[in-house]
Order: sequence, then structure tokens, then C-alpha cells
Amino acid sequence: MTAIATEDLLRADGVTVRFGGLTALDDVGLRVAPGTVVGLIGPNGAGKTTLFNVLSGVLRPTAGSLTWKGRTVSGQKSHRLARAGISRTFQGLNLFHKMTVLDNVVAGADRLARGGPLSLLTGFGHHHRDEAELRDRALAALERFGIAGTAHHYPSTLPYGIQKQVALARACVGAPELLLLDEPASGLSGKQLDDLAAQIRGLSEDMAVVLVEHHMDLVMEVCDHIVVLNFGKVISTGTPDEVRADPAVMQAYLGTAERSGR
Ligand SMILES: Nc1ncnc2c1ncn2[C@@H]1O[C@H](COP(=O)(O)OP(=O)(O)OP(=O)(O)O)[C@@H](O)[C@H]1O
Repeated sequence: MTAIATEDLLRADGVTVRFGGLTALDDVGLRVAPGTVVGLIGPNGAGKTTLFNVLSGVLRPTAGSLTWKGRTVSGQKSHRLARAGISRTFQGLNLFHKMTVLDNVVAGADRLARGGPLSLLTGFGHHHRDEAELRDRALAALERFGIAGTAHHYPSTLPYGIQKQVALARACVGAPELLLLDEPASGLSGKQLDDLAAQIRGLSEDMAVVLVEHHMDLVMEVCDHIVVLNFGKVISTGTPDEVRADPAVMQAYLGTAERSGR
């Protein structure tokens, strides 16, 4: 590990990902300062999910580096990054459907277990005090997200909007310093979207947030800074107003609409 002086919580430099002959990300850089909400946008296939997978350790980039709180963490696996304080949600929610809501959220608190990561799930290094404390934490998280009444239900029996809140509670219960949100607005509408915007701003008081999202109103409302990808390259960065006014961004989205005949 190399320590460097930085005010960024997370920093990605020169990230390139190739899948065979396809370059999904090409020399991409990203910086996330503590307490900020960073939006990652771009047309379908731009590389947003691929970058998320790199930032959360799911995917090892072909080239480039990742720095967390001034230390290089390139190539570290997702459980190590989660333990370090980087948490994420998934487009498909990835809830454990054979576990209750409460147990799903307890699993998210694993990084705080004294017995070490995965001790609660595997029983290895299991600590009874851990279990009681982490259940209390999980219950508090369910209350914070307004879904305490669902604690003993199974996720698949709940409406989609509530399942999304369970996934969010699971991602936040371990007190991460960075939360990666993958399309949190998908499948939501009306008041749910307003509530989500308020929720993201509220979360950013405790942690930095990086948001992949197609819902532009939400992105423009909650983000401090936006990075725009197209065909794997960063084509624009700036405040919501700067990005909105950038002709390159409009062209990227128009180009996509023209290609799909919209
Ligand atoms: N595992 C993979 N193997 C091969 N190609 C992949 C793989 N994952 C992604 N790609 C390709 O990489 C490019 C970027 O995909 P990615 O899913 O990151 O885009 P995206 O911006 O998240 O798109 P969307 O908004 O539709 O979710 C696409 O051309 C995609 O087909």
C-alpha cells in the first residue's frame, strides 16, 4: 500500500476495463470528497455499472488505480472494500429471500462484528455479544428507514418500494463512509421519488454517496457533482448546472435517442 496526501475519500485514476475486444471503460478518473453526492450518468452501455463494479471491488480493472483515504486499494476484493467502509446497493437488490428482513439487515452490519467479516453468516469466530448488538443496530436501521414493522417478514412478500428500502437499510447499517447506489429510483414514481431525494440528502450528512441513475430530475436535485460517461469515456464533469449546459452531454443523449429511433 502506498500512502499519498489527498482530501478525497475515494479516487479512481486511469481506470480501463476491457472485455475481450470491447473497451467498456477507457482511462476514467473519478474523485469523491467526504460528504458529497456524486452522480454518474450516461446513456445505456456507457460504462456506469462497470465503473461501479470496479469501485466496489467486484471487477478488477485492466489498468488504473483506486485510492481509498489516501491508500491504494487497487485489486482488493469487494469484502475487503466493504470492511474498509465502501458499501453498495445493486440494481437487482440482491436480497436474501430465505432470510427475514431483519436478518438481511444484520448481514449488512457484518463489517462491525468483532468475530470478523462473515462471522455472523458462517458462525466462524461467532460472538454472542456481536449478534445482540448487531440485531439492535439492524432494528435501529429499519426504524430509521421507516420499515421496522417488516422486520420479521420475508423480502419477497413485500412491495418493491419496501424491498428497496430494505436493501438501503442493509447497505447503511454498517455505517459506511461511502455508499454506492445503483439506480435507486428505478421502479419508483411520484412521492416515492421525492422521498428518495430527501433520503439521499439525509444520508450524505453521514457518508459520501455515488449514484448511478437514469432519472435526471433526481440526479440534478441531489448531486453536488456529476460525471458523464459515454462509450466508456468521461465526456463531461461539473455541477448539475454545468453538466446540463454542456453541449457534449446533450449530444450524447441525442445520439442515443437517434440510434434507437426515439
Ligand atoms: N461482463 C461483460 N462482458 C462483456 N461485455 C460487458 C460485460 N459487462 C458489460 N459489458 C459491456 O460493457 C459496456 C458497458 O456496460 P455497462 O453495463 O457498464 O453500461 P451502463 O452504463 O451501466 O449501461 P446501463 O445504463 O444500460 O445499465 C456495454 O457495451 C456492455 O455490453
